[in-house]
Amino acid sequence: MPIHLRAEPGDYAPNVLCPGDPVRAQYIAETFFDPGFKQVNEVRGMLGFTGTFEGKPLSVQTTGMGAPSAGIVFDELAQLGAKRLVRVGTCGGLADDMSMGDTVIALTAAADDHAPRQLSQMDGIVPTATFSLVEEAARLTREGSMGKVHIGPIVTSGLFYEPNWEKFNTWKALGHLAVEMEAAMMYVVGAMKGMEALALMTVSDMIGEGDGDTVRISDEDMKRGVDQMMEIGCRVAVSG
Ligand SMILES: O=P(O)(O)O[C@H]1O[C@H](CO)[C@@H](O)[C@H]1O
Ligand SMILES: O=c1cc[nH]c(=O)[nH]1
Repeated sequence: MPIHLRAEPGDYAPNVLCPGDPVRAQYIAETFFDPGFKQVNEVRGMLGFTGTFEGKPLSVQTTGMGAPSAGIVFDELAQLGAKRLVRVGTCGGLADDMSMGDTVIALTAAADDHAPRQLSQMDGIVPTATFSLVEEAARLTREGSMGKVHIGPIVTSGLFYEPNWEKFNTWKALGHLAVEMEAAMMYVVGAMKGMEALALMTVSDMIGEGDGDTVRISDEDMKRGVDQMMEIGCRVAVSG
C-alpha cells in the first residue's frame, strides 16, 4: 500500500482521470461515472474514486497543485497498476484566439519547473503526450459539439505567482498555448513508468501581457468549460 494513496492494487482502474482539485474529482465521479462508484482515497483530502463510465472501469484521482505533489500521485498510481493517465485540469490561456472555457489538448509540456527535470535527470527533456491519445481526443472533438479546442504545446510552470511576468509573453511568442502546473510531470512519470498520458485543460483565466492584467473565469463559465472538457475526458480515458 503506497504512502499517500492508501489503496491496494485493484482498487484503481487501469485508466485514471487526474484533476488537481479534489472538488472537481468528486464532481466528475458524481456527474459522469455510472451509479455505484466508490471512494478509494481520502488521505490529505486527495480524493480518489473508482467506478465505471458507460460500463468501462475508470478512476479519478486528485493530484493537488504543482509537480512535487502530482509526481507523488502519478508514481503511486503506477505502483497501484495504472496504465493510462488523463489530466483534466485548468490552465491560463496565452493564445490570442482563445477564450475562457475553451479546451486545450497538450501535445508537449515544456518543463519550466525543476521537478520534472530532476526526475528525468535530463535538462533538455521534452515531456510529450501519448500520440494515440492525442489523435483520439482530436477525433472525439471533431465528432462532438463542444466549444473551441486548441491542440499544441503548453508550459508547465513551477510557480503560479511568477515574478518574471515577461516569461509568459516569451512562451506565447514561441507558440505555447497555455500555462499550468502538472502536465510535464505527468508526461515524464508516464514515460518512465510505462503509462500512457494526455493532459486536457479548461482555460480558467486569460494571461494578460502585464502582471495584474489576468482575467479570471466566472464560476458559471468554469462549470460550462469543465463540462465541455469532460465531453471528451472520460471517452479518451476509456478508449481503445
Ligand atoms: O485546476 P488544476 O487541475 O489544479 O490545474 C491548475 O490549477 C492550479 C493553479 O490554480 C494548478 O494545479 C494548475 O495546474
Ligand atoms: O497554473 C495555472 C492554472 C490556471 N491558470 C493559471 O494562470 N495558471
